[in-house]
Amino acid sequence: MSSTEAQTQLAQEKQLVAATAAGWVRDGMLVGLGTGSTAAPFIELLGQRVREQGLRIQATATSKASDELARRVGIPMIEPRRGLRFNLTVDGADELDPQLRLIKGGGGALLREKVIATASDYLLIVADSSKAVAQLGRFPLPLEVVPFALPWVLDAVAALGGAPVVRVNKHHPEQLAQSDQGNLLVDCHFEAIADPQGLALQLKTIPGMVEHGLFLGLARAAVVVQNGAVQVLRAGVSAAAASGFAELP
Ligand SMILES: O=C[C@H](O)[C@H](O)[C@H](O)COP(=O)(O)O
Repeated sequence: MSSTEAQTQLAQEKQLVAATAAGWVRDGMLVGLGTGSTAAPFIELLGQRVREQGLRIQATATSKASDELARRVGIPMIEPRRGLRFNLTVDGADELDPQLRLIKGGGGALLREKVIATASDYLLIVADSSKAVAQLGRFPLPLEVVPFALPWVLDAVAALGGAPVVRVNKHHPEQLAQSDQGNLLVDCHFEAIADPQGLALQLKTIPGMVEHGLFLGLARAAVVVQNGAVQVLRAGVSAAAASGFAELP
């Protein structure tokens, strides 16, 4: 398969999992909207349901880009407020392992994504067939870092064995990439993360490291493509055993 064909196939898979997830949303829900190339078709399809089927929902997005897209497709948006909890958040992932532990932040939205995921009763991941891995870490682990702290964060991450690379702006490579909060992004090349929980605890001790892209114990289910078919995975449950759609609580 050529690389163009592979990209086309992944784009089709993103549409498929996005459509499946859009079918999970019900009237009256407060919905968290993820970020990235898999969350985007979900937002578009959800907007279509709002416009064409009169689906009544309210949503908050995990990035400025997703917020703009959601408003454009007609989803009613609400601002963060105390006590706000989301019935369902749908988001992408850069890697997911069999326990549905995730690496996220390839698009730089990890901080808001973790805030919304933590404020959600149900985090549903949507992912094409390239995302499932046996062990996390091949995808570089993103960190959001306060600019002043950058040199010391780089030292600390290097000491943990995760060769750090400061992310550049993909449209302006002479500039550093910035998160929606104006912070910097550092991609840490661990290659294999044997103990995600231990690493997460160590990263949290680094001053100026605002958030890391390890999402542990947050995802309740994932809609993925495996062997050419859409599958629903749940933490610790095989695809075969999880056949059918996990019911929302
Ligand atoms: O910061 C971005 C997010 O964590 C994305 O959800 C993640 O990078 C996956 O994005 P995509 O669906 O484009 O692969």
